[in-house]
Amino acid sequence: MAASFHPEMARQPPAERPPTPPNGGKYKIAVCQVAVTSDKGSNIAHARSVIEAAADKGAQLIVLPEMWNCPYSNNSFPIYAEDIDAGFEASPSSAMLSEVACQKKVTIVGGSIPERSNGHLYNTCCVFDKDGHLKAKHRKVHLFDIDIPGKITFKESDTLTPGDSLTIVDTDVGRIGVGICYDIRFPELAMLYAARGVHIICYPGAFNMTTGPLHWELLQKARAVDNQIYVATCSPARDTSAGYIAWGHSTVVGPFGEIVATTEHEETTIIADIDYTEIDKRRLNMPIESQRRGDLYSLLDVTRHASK
Ligand SMILES: O=C(O)CCC(=O)C(=O)O
Repeated sequence: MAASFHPEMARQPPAERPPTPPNGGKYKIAVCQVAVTSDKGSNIAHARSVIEAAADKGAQLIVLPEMWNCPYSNNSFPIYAEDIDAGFEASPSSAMLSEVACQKKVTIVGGSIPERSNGHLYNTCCVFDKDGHLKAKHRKVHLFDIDIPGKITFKESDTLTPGDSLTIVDTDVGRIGVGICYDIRFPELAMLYAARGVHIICYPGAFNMTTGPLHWELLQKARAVDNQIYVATCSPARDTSAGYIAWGHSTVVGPFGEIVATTEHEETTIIADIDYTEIDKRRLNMPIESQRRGDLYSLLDVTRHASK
């Protein structure tokens, strides 16, 4: 779903209310902090077994990390890229996710993989419903181009093209908004998702050893508490021999900014209960949405200043 941000969207109820989620809005989410190697075939097989195990433990919504089928590097992206639109034969990673979603009857926010499309590469997250249908594809909108001298320099735009649309998808486990890693730094995206009735934003991500300790949890809590929604992040497990060392610490945050579940940096799957009635409760307790002073400020002003 392509959408542009306008402050009115943040102040008004969403044009279309999310369908009432089944099962009273109560689900089990699994965040799979998998170890990633340079062997794509084994990454796919491993992710499959981790998803199966999570489903067997009752998870209904399963989230994978950013770039779970390949090392996180500009050299790897073109080599590991798959043409998702060309069908599952051309995309073994998507084929596996579709199959296992259908086999286990779970919704999968499939982390991200490098996608090749029309001569471009994207950092792309596929969402599958419990019948294995590809419901949405989110191409990372904000590319990770940073330079902190002596600490970390990365320029995704050397190989990747940014996506140009936002992703909101209605599933059996509620209305999900998708962002990938650096996308979490842009509050407007989360605010727009919340204004459109999203229950949970899933951010597959791979923060690093410089920004991870300071910003990872802070940003998740900020997105959750500002918007009174659930936020789930999923990182690869840390591999200290990798060129890019992921911070780990995959987490689920609730609509009051509370940590519902989290972990350290090793490979693990966290399984947590989420309950969307908490969203209504928090909004009733603290009705910030209706208390916003749109007469004094708007995000449109912010973006206008930024582009000067
Ligand atoms: O924002 C950060 O500090 C890390 C972002 C990142 O690693 C990514 O977008 O892949």
